[in-house]
This record gives sequence, structure tokens and C-alpha cells, in this order.
Amino acid sequence: MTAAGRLTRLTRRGPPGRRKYSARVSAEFDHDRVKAAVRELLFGIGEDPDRDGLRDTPDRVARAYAEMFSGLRTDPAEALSTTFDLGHDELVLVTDIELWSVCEHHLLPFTGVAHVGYIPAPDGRITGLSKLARLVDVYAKRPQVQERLTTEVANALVHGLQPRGVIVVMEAEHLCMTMRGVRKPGAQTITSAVRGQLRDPTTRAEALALIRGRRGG
Ligand SMILES: Nc1nc2c(ncn2[C@@H]2O[C@H](COP(=O)(O)OP(=O)(O)OP(=O)(O)O)[C@@H](O)[C@H]2O)c(=O)[nH]1
Ligand SMILES: [Zn+2]
Repeated sequence: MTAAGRLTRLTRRGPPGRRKYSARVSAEFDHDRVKAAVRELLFGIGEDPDRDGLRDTPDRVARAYAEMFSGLRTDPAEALSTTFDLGHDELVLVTDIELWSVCEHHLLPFTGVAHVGYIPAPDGRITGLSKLARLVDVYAKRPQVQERLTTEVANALVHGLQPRGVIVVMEAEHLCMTMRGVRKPGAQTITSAVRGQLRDPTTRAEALALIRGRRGG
């Protein structure tokens, strides 16, 4: 089966009027294929993949990639499968969720933090706090651009919890801008996605103040 054939793209629609929710899931990780490609890559850069230090590298890299891209084989809906009704109807915000992803342009990491908040549905349905971090992980462990990662997390929350509002802010440093190319270490990229009641300027400002305030800034 071709790589394209193995990649199933599922786009689920939530209730009418809601944004598309991406549940892209790839069926399998082809360890042998990745291993062979890494061996080829080593030849390509002028190395000898059979020398002592590199002999096990293709296998190691394949195992590392299986982990780094495990989100391709995880349905984000699983992250939000546990919900409970606490009757809480105000903002829930988890800040400084450690973020590691890989930019799809250079296959180099970008790393930083995600802040994820929502105002629960009128019925007060909420999810476990750790599930917000799990949701970030599912989408982060795919080849990504930061904008799409931010949007996908926001849309998955809208789909999974039908909350009255969602805010997702990500701050990250891209190694493709640091260790090569333009070489600007420390440059931070900040992206946000805001939905529902959190688009209201006052509510949004309150959430942003809480996000900024955590650093005393
Ligand atoms: N918008 C966006 N751009 C990204 C992200 N990650 C990497 N990039 C950018 O993707 C662009 C790719 O540009 P290209 O000109 O095709 O590639 P390049 O020649 O390697 O570019 P340089 O990085 O400028 O050397 C670069 O400007 C990167 O900074 C991301 O998450 N979001
Ligand atoms: Zn990049």
C-alpha cells in the first residue's frame, strides 16, 4: 500500500455552525521504511552508515520518529473522552503546558508552551485538566506548523466539549530559525485561536491577563 493510501484523512463536522474538526489518523508506522530512509540519508550527507557509531542509528532514529510522530496514529477524541458535570460555568485555564513539536518544513523541533482555556458548556460539562495537555500532545506529535497546531487544538475542544468559549495561545521557539537559516535564537512565535464567548474583547482580555500574569508580567 502506498504512503498516501495509508493516510486516512477524516474531517468530522460538529453541530451546524461549528468549525471543522481535524481527526487525521495515519494507520501505521513503517519502521523498516523509515530505517532504510535514514540509512540513505546518511549516505546522502557523505557518511558511512556502516561505521561503528552509526550502525544502529537508522533503527534508533526510526524508534525516535515513531514516538515523535505518534500523534498521527492517535484520535484526538480519545483525549477528551472523559468528561464530567461539575456545573462549573466559568473560565478553566491551564497555562504553561510544555510543548514539543516538529516543523513540517524542515523536520526540526519547535518547543515552548501552550495555554489552553475554555468556558464550559451551559450544562457545566468539563474535562480533566490533564486531558487539555494530552490534546496538545496529540496534535503536537505530528509534522506541524504552529498556526495549524493552535487551530486544531481549539477546534477539537469546540467539537469535544461544546464549550461556550475557547482560547489557545502558544509561544514557541523554532530550531529551524535558531540553528540554521536566519539564525535568530530567542525569537518567540506567538499564535492564538479564540472561539465563542472568548472572542468578546473583555472576556478575551481577562483570559490574556491571566496568561500574562502567571509570569508576573
Ligand atoms: N508560518 C510558519 N512558518 C514556519 C513554521 N515553521 C517554520 N516556518 C517557516 O517556513 C518557512 C519555509 O521557507 P522556505 O523559503 O520554503 O524554506 P527555507 O529556504 O529553508 O527558509 P529559511 O528558513 O528562511 O532559510 C521559513 O520561513 C520558516 O521560518 C511555522 O510553524 N509557521
Ligand atoms: Zn522549520
